[in-house]
Amino acid sequence: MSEHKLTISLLQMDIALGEPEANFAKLSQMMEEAVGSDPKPDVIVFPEMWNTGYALDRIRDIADRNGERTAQFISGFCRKHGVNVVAGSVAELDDERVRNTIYAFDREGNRTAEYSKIHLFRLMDEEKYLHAGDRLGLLDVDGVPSGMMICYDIRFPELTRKLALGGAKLLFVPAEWPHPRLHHWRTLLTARAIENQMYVVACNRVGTSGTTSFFGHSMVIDPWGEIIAEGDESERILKAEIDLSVVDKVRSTIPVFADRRPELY
Ligand SMILES: O=C(O)CCC(=O)C(=O)O
Repeated sequence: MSEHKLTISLLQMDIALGEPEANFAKLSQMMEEAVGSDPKPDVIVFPEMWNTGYALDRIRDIADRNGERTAQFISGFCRKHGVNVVAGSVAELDDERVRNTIYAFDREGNRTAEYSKIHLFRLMDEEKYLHAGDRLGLLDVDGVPSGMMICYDIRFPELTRKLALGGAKLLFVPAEWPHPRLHHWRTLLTARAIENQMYVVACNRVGTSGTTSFFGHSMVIDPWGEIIAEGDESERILKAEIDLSVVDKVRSTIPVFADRRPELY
């Protein structure tokens, strides 16, 4: 059982509604701060829809066309600093459709994976403006099989289980999860970690958009369900070291995956 550790920085940022310029500038500052810290992170994670926020009524005008601006912005940074980035999610427009998409980049700046949110959140009218993804989000981070999902997706345990069965030991969850559902956020993330015996790294935004306020509380949870880092409601960078050998230890202590009875359910 080899020890494999990763240091992860979560950029728990405020997001200016419908203002990509301001958001790119803010993110750039926070990314520089993250790589300037000691120890330098192996992976940096951003929140959901950090380029635009939920400016859905004008999302087609401000979404990133084919994710090109995001790729240009992040790729050079990864190469320069030798860091992996799970670039939260951005509103991204192809020829016709806007999707809520995570792009992931490796230390050489290659775009290695992408995932578009598959469960659109009706309470925030996402289904009226966004197009749902239709593929799972699996990726490799420095040799660690990992999964990606976005915000509301954590309410669907089948999705996390599928990623775990696909090999994921680490789950990234960018989010814009608002008050008053802090209890749901903490409980669901913790349950996903315990039932799948995996690390969960969830990066939520802070600040207010219109009447909706976002509580942060970004979290890193270990495969035993212990919260090893949790943010408060302020804009900040949260940092944690994870040890992937713990996944194997927990999975061999309580062999949930071997004990499943999928033929019955
Ligand atoms: O499920 C929830 O309570 C929040 C989900 C959400 O805000 C989102 O998916 O953007």
